[in-house]
Amino acid sequence: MLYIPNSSPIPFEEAQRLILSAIRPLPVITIPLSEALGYYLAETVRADHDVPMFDRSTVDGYALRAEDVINASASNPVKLKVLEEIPAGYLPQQKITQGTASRIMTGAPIPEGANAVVMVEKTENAAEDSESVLVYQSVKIGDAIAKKGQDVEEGKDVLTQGTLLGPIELGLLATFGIASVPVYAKPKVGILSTGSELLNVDEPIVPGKLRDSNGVMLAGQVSQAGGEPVYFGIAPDKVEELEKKMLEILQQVDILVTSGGVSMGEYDFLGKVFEKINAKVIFWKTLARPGMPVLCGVWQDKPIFALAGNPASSYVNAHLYVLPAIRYMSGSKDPLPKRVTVVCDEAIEGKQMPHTRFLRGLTYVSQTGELRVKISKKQASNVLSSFLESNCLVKVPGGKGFNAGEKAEVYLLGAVEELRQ
Ligand SMILES: Nc1nc2c(c(=O)[nH]1)N[C@H]1C(S)=C(S)[C@@H](COP(=O)(O)OP(=O)(O)OC[C@H]3O[C@@H](n4cnc5c(N)ncnc54)[C@H](O)[C@@H]3O)O[C@H]1N2
Ligand code: MOO
Ligand SMILES: [Mg+2]
Repeated sequence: MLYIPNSSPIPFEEAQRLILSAIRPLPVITIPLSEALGYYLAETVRADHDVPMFDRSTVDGYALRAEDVINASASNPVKLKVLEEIPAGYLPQQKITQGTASRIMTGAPIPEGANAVVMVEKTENAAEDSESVLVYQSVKIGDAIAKKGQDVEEGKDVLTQGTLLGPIELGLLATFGIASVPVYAKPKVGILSTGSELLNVDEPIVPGKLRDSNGVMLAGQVSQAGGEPVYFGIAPDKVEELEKKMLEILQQVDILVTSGGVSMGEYDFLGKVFEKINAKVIFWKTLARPGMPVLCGVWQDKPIFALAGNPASSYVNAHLYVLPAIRYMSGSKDPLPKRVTVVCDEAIEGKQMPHTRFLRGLTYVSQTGELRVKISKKQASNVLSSFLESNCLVKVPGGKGFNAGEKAEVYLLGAVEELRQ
């Protein structure tokens, strides 16, 4: 008997909001800096010293007093006495006074008394006097000096809690000696494909059946969002087996994602299973296509996403609902998918239905530098291959269409760097 959860279709934005309000970030763990790429920082890091820690030279040259070389030029070199050599990593021993300079390397501390550095290319050793240098260029006070605190000032926040750690962030943490980093744990995401018609990827094809393509696709999406996917194979359309398998998986993961079995068919049992395992339904069905019949709930604080089985529906459901949940549980403060506004190349017809449509499209940078979008040819929920020529989902609100040249909002599926054609 078909079981219909007590829930009516809701707008997809409402679905996203309900999910995020039902879950929490995972506990904080401390991990080595070298393993922290892709994690979200759990504590704000404050600068406990200036960077640079001292005024330092930005070139290889001579530290001097700008006033001593005010009249220096190619035809009128100024001769200065060289006091010492200051390599990076060493402290100067001598004070610069009128008529003197010290040879200095990039990154070395500026000696007391100096207020500028002239590049070595603008100087020459005095032929008759190895302890002197000829300066062929005037410099201004402050030239070629990186001031203490120029990069980061002591006491300022370097990185705030909730920041995603990329290569730059890791570099800054290293600068401040943070060898162990407090981050939020990453969710383990169980993936279960449901459907008695499904074959394992390595099985020979059988008439009427098809291979499970959702499993590996969803695992890929989970990985890209920073979650840890665990594939639990295929379960047939049988309530008891689904119930047993899902409870087993839920003991081991933070999030459970299934695909298939959420619509109106005689063998669509996910709603029934939610009831059997005592999962609380957050919503069933959204006013958005593809993926309209998606069912979402929580079991002992763990979210369960029962995605619509059609491959394009599963993909879009995961992008809109599962990946934001992964990012939120991983500590992100901005977990929703990235959107940009683009100009439509051609008209998009309006449809008389309340559903928002997410159309596959190709966003590209035009020759005039404008972000534009072309709609892909095939949009059916069972078609996966048209994503190959797409890099975004164009949001078409219910009942609305777009004229050519009108602006639309798109959800990016690839990096913005890849949009140039
Ligand atoms: N009477 C109605 N029928 C349908 C409705 C409806 O409102 N009333 N909704 C349609 C919509 S929209 C969608 S989307 C699908 C959702 O179907 P289910 O979530 O119940 O998924 P299944 O019936 O199990 O499978 C649908 C389709 O997808 C294929 N599939 C499933 N799992 C996989 C997998 N892991 N890998 C590859 N392909 C898979 C499955 O074989 C079916 O062809 O319902 C419509 N029907
Ligand atoms: O909502 Mo279904 O995913 O259109 O085909
Ligand atoms: Mg079905």
